[in-house]
Amino acid sequence: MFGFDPAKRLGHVQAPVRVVLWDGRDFALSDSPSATLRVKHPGAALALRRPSLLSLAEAYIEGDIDFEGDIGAAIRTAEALSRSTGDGLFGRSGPRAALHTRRGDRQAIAHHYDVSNEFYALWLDSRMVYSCAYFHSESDTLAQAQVQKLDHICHKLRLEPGDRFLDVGCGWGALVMHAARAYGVNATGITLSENQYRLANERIRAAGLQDQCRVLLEDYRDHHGTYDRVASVGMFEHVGLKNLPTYFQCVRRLLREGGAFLNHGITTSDTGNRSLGLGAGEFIDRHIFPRGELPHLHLVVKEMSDADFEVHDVETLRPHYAKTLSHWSANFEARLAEASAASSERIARTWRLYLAGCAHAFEQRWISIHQVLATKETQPGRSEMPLTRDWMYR
Ligand SMILES: C[S@@+](CC[C@H](N)C(=O)[O-])C[C@H]1O[C@@H](n2cnc3c(N)ncnc32)[C@H](O)[C@@H]1O
Repeated sequence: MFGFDPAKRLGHVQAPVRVVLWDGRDFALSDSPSATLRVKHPGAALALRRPSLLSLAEAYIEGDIDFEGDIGAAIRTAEALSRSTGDGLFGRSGPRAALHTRRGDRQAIAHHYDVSNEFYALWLDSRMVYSCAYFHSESDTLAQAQVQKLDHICHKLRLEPGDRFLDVGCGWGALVMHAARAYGVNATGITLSENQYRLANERIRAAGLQDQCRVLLEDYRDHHGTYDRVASVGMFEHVGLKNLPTYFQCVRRLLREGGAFLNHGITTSDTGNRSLGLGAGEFIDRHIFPRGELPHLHLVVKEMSDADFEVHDVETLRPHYAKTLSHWSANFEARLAEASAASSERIARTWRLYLAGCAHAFEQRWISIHQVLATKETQPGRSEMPLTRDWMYR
């Protein structure tokens, strides 16, 4: 059928799985497979004709193929199959650089974040921090590592009681609440997600922090105010390459002279800023983060410098995000049935691939993550930054 025999196609691929076809044919792609990939009907074999991370993911999401066993093995298999086509890790064309309107961005955010709060609570830590954690040791729990990340950001920004602090893209409010409670700042967060906005404000009220802390439903382009310190954590991936100048100028406008800004976000390892190839970029764009785009670190530093920030410090957190995602993926695997009930089977299948796939992408160094610390200087001479970085690690 279809003039294509999957057994022949797969014959040359090395991967940690056993493939079982609809007609009972069964073959292992390595000596000790740790997962089973089931191709459920002849039509499903089409996903294997010219396999990519997108075609395989969509066949799994639609239930045309299935697997049993270790999700990591399934992801490694999907990569091996996609690479067997000879395609490269990054697309041939340049960066996508989509237009990012306020309306389009709001819809994209709703697609991802408004699945349901119960769904995210199943696999995030109890504060619902949805960004890379900071592990001091291999055995730290996810919850510990998330608080350590919040503190790492607050230390880098040298938060002081009474500081006016803004968190751009504040999620469910963990950082604004922590900064208000532990550092005594007056904290404002903005998000585009209605679900996050509602739950964050409920949590602020329940903690009695409403005089010190607020979360607004607002686009970063529409926010006004003057702040001593600004953080943006896991948000600028949504901004788009074309909009990076606007984004950094908006943040600069919100800072007082001498104020500090920490931008924490995912970067690509491709210096040409191209989207991921092998179908990975298309999978993320179509099913996970519509219109998300990743710059290389050099572009982040360039755009921040063009917006007249003085960049002081860059830290790579890539191993921390691989570990964070492994925790999220393990939590998700353990609560798959509940995740399906809190969303739909289709969404649960999609997120399952996304979490394990992103852990793999960070592990493999396809993507990375950087914290970039900068200040707004308008005069020549010394900034408010200490001479050494000792303060960061006290
Ligand atoms: C990955 S979440 C990170 C949340 C939070 N910073 C954390 O670490 O848990 C990205 C956040 O960016 C927000 N966001 C994305 N685009 C935005 C925009 N144009 N204006 C304001 N917030 C935005 C989303 O609503 C979401 O809260």
